[in-house]
Amino acid sequence: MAKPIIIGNWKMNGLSEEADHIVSALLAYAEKNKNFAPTVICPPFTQLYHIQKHIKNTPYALGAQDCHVAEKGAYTGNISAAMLKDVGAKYVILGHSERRAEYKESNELVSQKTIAAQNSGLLPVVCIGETKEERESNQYKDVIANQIKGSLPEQFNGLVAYEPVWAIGTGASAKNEDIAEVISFIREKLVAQYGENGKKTPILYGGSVKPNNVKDIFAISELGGVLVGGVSLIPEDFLQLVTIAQDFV
Ligand SMILES: O=C(CO)COP(=O)(O)O
Repeated sequence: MAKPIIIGNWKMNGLSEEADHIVSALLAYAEKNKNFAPTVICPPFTQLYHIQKHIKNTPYALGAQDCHVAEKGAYTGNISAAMLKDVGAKYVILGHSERRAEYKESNELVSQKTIAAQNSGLLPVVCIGETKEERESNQYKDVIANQIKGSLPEQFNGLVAYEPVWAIGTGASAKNEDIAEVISFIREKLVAQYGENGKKTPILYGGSVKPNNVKDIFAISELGGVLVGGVSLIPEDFLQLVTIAQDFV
């Protein structure tokens, strides 16, 4: 396996001053450490262009947090995958549980966005994961199976992020055995859906990942990396994750 990938999802955070502070710390790290684990930052749309100018030709890659299904047109307030590609993004997070909840994004819509992202040359990071109620009523495998079937298009070239909703932003990540169980379940489903290609899709975990739990999380079999929220805004902590990822191959 390759080194785990670390993707920082800033969510709706990062005014200019904060963004500059984080990016300066990342750049200082990259000056001292060459060839570290793949690291992606996904700031809000408003910072993409500015940040790309700073991280160009560094080991960091840029990602966005959503895109529209259409390439362009009369969609006031929206951003297309082509626009993200145009400002230098390589990745786009799609179907995050916060969007699924707030905007009622369906699996079908997430699948269409995934196709749009792929058509524009972006790597989609498709988020799936069950709610607390779905876990407690033991429905989580059905929910995850449905999300995989419905949110991933017929041809899929991207990453899958397992983010149990109940572990996001709570400070308490899921237990390692629970993560491990779901990661191998997702792998089974991907292989059933895509054959050989399904073996290659990186599967990430997200939900209260921190410097003090990431080592155990990286050790989970088949885990391709982590999707990090809160800690991605604290450069010292985020960079600790990057350093710890170095030890894994
Ligand atoms: O939602 C997440 C990343 O997309 C996880 O957020 P936290 O790391 O803050 O729990």
